[in-house]
Amino acid sequence: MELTNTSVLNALRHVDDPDIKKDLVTLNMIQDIEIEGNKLSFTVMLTTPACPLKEVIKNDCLKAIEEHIGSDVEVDILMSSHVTTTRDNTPLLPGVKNIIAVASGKGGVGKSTVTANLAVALARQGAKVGIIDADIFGPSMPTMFNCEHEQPGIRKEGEKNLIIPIEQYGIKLISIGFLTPAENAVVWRGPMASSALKQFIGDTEWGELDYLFIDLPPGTSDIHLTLVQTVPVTGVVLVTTPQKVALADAQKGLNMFMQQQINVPILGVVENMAYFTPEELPDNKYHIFGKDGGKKLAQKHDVPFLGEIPLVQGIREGGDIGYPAIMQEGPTSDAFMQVAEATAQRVAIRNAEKAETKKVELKV
Ligand SMILES: Nc1ncnc2c1ncn2[C@@H]1O[C@H](COP(=O)(O)OP(=O)(O)OP(=O)(O)O)[C@@H](O)[C@H]1O
Repeated sequence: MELTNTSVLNALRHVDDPDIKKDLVTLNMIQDIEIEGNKLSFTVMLTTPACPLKEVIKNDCLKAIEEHIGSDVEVDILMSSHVTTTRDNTPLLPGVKNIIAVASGKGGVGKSTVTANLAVALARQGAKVGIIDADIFGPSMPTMFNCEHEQPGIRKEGEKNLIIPIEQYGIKLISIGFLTPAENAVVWRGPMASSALKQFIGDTEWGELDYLFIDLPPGTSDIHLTLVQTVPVTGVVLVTTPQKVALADAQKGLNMFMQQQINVPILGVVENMAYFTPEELPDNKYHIFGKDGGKKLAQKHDVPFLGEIPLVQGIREGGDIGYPAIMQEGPTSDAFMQVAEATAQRVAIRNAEKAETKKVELKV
């Protein structure tokens, strides 16, 4: 078959995006086709830089060109990405493509640890990422990002004072912990906490972001309601540990977001502290909190399971010194990277399949 733009597109119509289950040409993912003699180059525009199926898609493209055009074509494929969004013309957070709430039922299950590591993982893959630490009961992001003593700047824009987020490890970050010493955080209950969250959303200079994570307080609270009433949330990541008492609370968290009046898509469940593993013996796994609790919870509610993170001393140490574990190579960072990729993949699928989430209008 002759090598032309049309024959290339026809060949690539045989390659499906394995998640969205439509072909790459229909999805407008093939760009910049260039042909010179028997040399062909083109770009595949993925829906996230953290696409776990990058290699599968690339190989499928190579196979399709060989099968439908010929084996003598020299093919050079550039894998690039453009993160998708369903958000459109919203006055709040106009440059933010996806808002991901991270929730848990119980406290202390590692919600902030997972948020910090997922955010850094996606930034390392090339995404633009921010975090709002809305955990008023225990704002831990300043510690986890080693910026406890930093103060966000303020920029005047007309009548408005805009907060400038702190930047650390490529992440834009704002926390209730920057506004009040951690030991006073408990006074930020109720309306004050809600108005602080609104300020973080409405009066902060976020610029362009692919993913903005919101680290919520544990359980279900006014802050959760404020969030879903203020902006359309793309989806929720629910973090749980595998034991029965944590799962019972996690279920309440899921129910809150899934109930009809709120109806925020669940991107999936992360099982943290899934098993203990000594760093020097990574093949030894001890299921001290039980096995597969998070996976079973996801199955029961028919929501995706995003993966498991082991209980490892280095994760706690990384949190305490403000150097997220994902930044050190090894099985722990691989586990976080897999969960980050699964989350980004779920965002892309959600954006392909569902319309923008509706902001919640609750009548009281
Ligand atoms: N997989 C893990 N392995 C080892 N330690 C962990 C792991 N996940 C979290 N931790 C540690 O457990 C503690 C609690 O974690 P974290 O603050 O992330 O929980 P949380 O659910 O956000 O808590 P909160 O209820 O305050 O919101 C921290 O010291 C953290 O470093």
